[in-house]
Amino acid sequence: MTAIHQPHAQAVPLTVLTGFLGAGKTTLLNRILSGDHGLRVAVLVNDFGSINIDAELVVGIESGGDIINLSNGCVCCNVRDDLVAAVRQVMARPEQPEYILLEASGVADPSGIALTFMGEAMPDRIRLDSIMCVVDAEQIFAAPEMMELKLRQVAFADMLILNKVDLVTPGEIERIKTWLDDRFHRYRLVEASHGNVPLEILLSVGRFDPTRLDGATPGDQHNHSHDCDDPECAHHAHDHLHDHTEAFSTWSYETNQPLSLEALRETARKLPAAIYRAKGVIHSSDEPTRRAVLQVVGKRVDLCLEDDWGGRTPRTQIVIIGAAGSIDEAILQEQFQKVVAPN
Ligand SMILES: Nc1nc2c(ncn2[C@@H]2O[C@H](COP(=O)(O)OP(=O)(O)OP(=O)(O)O)[C@@H](O)[C@H]2O)c(=O)[nH]1
Repeated sequence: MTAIHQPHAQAVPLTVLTGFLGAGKTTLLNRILSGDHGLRVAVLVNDFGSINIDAELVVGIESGGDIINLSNGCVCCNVRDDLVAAVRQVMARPEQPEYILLEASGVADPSGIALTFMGEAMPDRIRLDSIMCVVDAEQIFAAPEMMELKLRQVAFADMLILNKVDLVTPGEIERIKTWLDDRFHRYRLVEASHGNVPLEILLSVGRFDPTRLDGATPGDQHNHSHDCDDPECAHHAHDHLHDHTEAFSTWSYETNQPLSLEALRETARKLPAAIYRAKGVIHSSDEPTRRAVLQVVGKRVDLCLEDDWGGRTPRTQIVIIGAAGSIDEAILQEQFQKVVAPN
């Protein structure tokens, strides 16, 4: 049985949103934040890439809430300390949050996050309420080389949100459920489109089940080698992939020069299959006063115009995440440079 760090009776609940790259975590987060919950919410967003695009895409936080960016790594392992520091930081605020939402990176293994919240370093006024895994109904079987991670994201979740059901047929939904039934004995699942899930089944549900951490099968763990210097490794439930982020490569592109949206769309369509995700805010020549947002999930490309830049200097920032070794920086740099609109 996993040792449990006992939270304070009046502890602030925290929900973790997990799920593979592009599944719809930020969309769900925005749904929650725009919902009628009346809570002062602190938001922690973790992007694996060096630029936190998610922080740009999260809707305005109402009633004195706050957003903290954790970029350039994954909160389940290599930026774990930053996660602890961020939670301490929000808890030290004079106006403490009434709820905390953590959007993990799409490459995160939730078991590492859960262990962090159960560790001594975490303030005892935090209570892990639940881990929600967003599953992309359209892409669940894509990138089979990432299936082990996707399965771990499901296995350690207290509830699954089968998102993007608008993109698949009822038959495909049944196939996914049958596939899950074959692999998991018990799981809760709710179907959703654009993260449209009732708040009451997401917040303050008290579903976090630490016994899931004991259920990890030895087959899906990495080789826990002697040179591991992570003090957490003494923990018997610590069997998530160390440095699993090494399975991914990331690259980012930034420019102040305006881009042609059509050329960008074409370039995004032609990205190699081993690139799982691209996203960014775009300064375009088509509509220089408005932000465009680029979203690429697998082969699906979405490019739309959003709000005005406001007081900010228009600037393009794009992050790309793919399988390790799939990113040829020189080629990508050349391709994206061609997207710069002619003067
Ligand atoms: N058609 C459809 N598109 C969706 C749905 N949910 C999200 N999307 C789109 O999917 C893309 C990725 O959504 P995000 O919410 O950014 O996904 P994410 O899981 O936060 O992505 P990462 O943080 O990069 O892992 C965006 O273009 C969303 O608009 C859905 O239910 N249906």
